[in-house]
Amino acid sequence: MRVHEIKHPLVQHKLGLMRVEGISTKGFRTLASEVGTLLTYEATKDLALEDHTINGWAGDVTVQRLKGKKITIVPILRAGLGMLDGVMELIPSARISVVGLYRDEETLEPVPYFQKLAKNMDERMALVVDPMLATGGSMLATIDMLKAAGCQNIRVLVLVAAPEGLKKVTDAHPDVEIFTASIDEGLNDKGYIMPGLGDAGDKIFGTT
Ligand SMILES: O=P(O)(O)OC[C@H]1O[C@H](OP(=O)(O)OP(=O)(O)O)[C@H](O)[C@@H]1O
Ligand SMILES: O=c1cc[nH]c(=O)[nH]1
Ligand SMILES: [Mg+2]
Repeated sequence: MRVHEIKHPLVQHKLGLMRVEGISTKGFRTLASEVGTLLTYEATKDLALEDHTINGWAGDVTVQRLKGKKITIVPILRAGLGMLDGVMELIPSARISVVGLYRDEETLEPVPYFQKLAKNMDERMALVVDPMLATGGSMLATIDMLKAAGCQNIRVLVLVAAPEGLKKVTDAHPDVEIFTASIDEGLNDKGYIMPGLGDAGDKIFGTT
């Protein structure tokens, strides 16, 4: 299964609070981060572990640790930054790879403006974070960028996704796993997700 709609009660409750008209910037930020944490928990359930012997309080003990190079979190500017702290709560030593893209509001096409990726992308799992997956153009461009850098293990965390965008991303990249708090009804004529959250970037940055 490539698209996971997380039905956990805490996720659904918090997402419901985010949809309330007139929510404060602080309230929206806090909830975006908290849902980011919960989606991270779900998206990392099957990470590979390896045995590792440490010097414990009563002598040697074999424990487990995450296998492989450190995960890289990939926030898509700007709005992805609103989930970053929440993801880092659970993966505090992750490397951060920043991708800057905005969606041209006339054409709805993604316009790239920044890219600074971690080293050794071919050896890392990437966790891409953005609150909104609408037409899917921004996510598609980001995944293309990560794959061009050699990344082969990509998971996506979004608060809300539109079916149209999910289809576009999964058709182009069937290997990518997507975790979302909600698959909403669809896009309106301006490319906004309905019922959605409105403009997530503006709500996180207080720029309405
Ligand atoms: O699926 P798409 O149709 O590409 O739309 C989704 C993108 O739009 C929003 O960003 P926006 O372009 O508003 O930039 P911002 O985060 O700087 O506000 C959102 O955070 C996604 O990145
Ligand atoms: O509904 C949408 C679509 C794109 N970007 C947003 O912030 N919200
Ligand atoms: Mg925006």
